[in-house]
Amino acid sequence: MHEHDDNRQNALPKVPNTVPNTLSSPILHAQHAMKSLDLPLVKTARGTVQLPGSKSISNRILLLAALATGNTHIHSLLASDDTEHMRDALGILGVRITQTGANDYCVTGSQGRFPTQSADLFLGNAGTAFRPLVAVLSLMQGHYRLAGVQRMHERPIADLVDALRQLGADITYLGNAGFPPLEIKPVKTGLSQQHAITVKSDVSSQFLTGLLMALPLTGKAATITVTGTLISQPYIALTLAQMEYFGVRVEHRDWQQFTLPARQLYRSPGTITVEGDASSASYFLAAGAIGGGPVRVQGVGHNSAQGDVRFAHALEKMGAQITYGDNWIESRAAQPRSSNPHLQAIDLDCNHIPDAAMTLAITALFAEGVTTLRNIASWRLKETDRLSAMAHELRKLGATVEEGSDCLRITPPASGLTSGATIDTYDDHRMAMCFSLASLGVAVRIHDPACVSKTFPEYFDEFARLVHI
Ligand SMILES: O=C(O)C1=C[C@@H](OP(=O)(O)O)[C@@H](O)[C@H](O)C1
Ligand SMILES: C=C(OP(=O)(O)O)C(=O)O
Repeated sequence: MHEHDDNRQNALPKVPNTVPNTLSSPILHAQHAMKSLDLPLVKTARGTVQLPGSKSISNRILLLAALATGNTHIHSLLASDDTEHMRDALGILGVRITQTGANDYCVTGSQGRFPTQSADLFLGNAGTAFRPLVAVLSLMQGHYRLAGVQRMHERPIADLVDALRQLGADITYLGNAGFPPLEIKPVKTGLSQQHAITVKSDVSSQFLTGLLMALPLTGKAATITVTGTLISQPYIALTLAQMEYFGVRVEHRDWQQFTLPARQLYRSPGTITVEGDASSASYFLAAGAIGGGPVRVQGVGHNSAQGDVRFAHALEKMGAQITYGDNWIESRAAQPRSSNPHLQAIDLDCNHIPDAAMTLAITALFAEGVTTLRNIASWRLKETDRLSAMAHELRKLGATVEEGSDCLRITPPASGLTSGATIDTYDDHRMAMCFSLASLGVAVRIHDPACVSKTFPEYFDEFARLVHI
């Protein structure tokens, strides 16, 4: 196995460093290596942000390009921990990936079979790398071990393994049953000829995504039936859209049954540009709604393939003004910032936007009334138990928070946010990014700001450029 020191998880509160109370970008940058970051109270947010590439699209495209026939030129790939884990893993598997520009790569496809038939892979806490790679490697008839950070070893994978075992895959749990790390061995008698399988999809949609991406490798027709309720459905639509770019069409019946015709092989589309990350966009759009705006995010627009663009609809329901272009979205407060609070609470089923919904929890602090976010049980199984972490940290800012098994009810404090709170981030990039928005109401200290490197290493620099004291 590869050795990595990236083993942070659910970080316990740390002793904060004393850092200057400033938001000038170079100083923020210097603080990334520090244990905490002090954000002063800022009054407004205004400007334009060029979004980094989408994590979900980047990792899908890397894998599909690696499996395809031909060279794929990828532009605007996300540079972050999660995509680095995917790139490193594919490199170890013998796939040639050449960097051709700052965020541009050329991937030489391996025509459905990775050159390296035996490897140990370390995938950090990247669900979009771990789950699809387990599925693909299970059909490669090689010998592989896949591991991650401790938190990845606490994130369930049994539903995917159970589905792959229906195909005859030989997968062993190396630690606790149902969780990574895993070992995949070749199947001496060959994989099963039976290609009607079921997959339970109420814990993570990434299991179904992995199966969908892997099954064309068999060359046989296949049917996947979803059991349990499919969660995070827009990510499945995203998977099908990316597969189609690579020449593989999947029919589906109401997102419950998926049919893959025989002999569909992945073919490189030639050149592909990754859209900006819609989940990362949510922090800036919320900043525009809370801090007056206008804030424009560039890189995603009204016809984006990513489900999290629908975060903008939720902001609109809260009273923000949203405008769209082909490749941008802009938010602003409907009324002047001085007429606080200018946003209203919402009651929303957030199953379709599990990541961006976290941003709504912070936006709720600036809205009038009680915000209820429903159908978000999956939060408990992500980078940390996000339901409990979010409730705990929101209370530090004075909010009253009811934490249900799959929902959160947030009442902002009647007499303003509590100043000077130290926010723990639990090695969860989204906790750090979300809570930066609290600085539009009070000064806050963010512990371990560097955890944003999972999906957005430059986040605090971009945030600093946008907000004004
Ligand atoms: O397929 C994807 O790209 C993702 C699916 C979602 O996970 P779940 O399906 O586990 O909700 C989401 O939270 C994750 O950040 C990315
Ligand atoms: C849940 C997330 O990541 P992962 O892809 O590891 O599931 C996330 O980015 O919010």
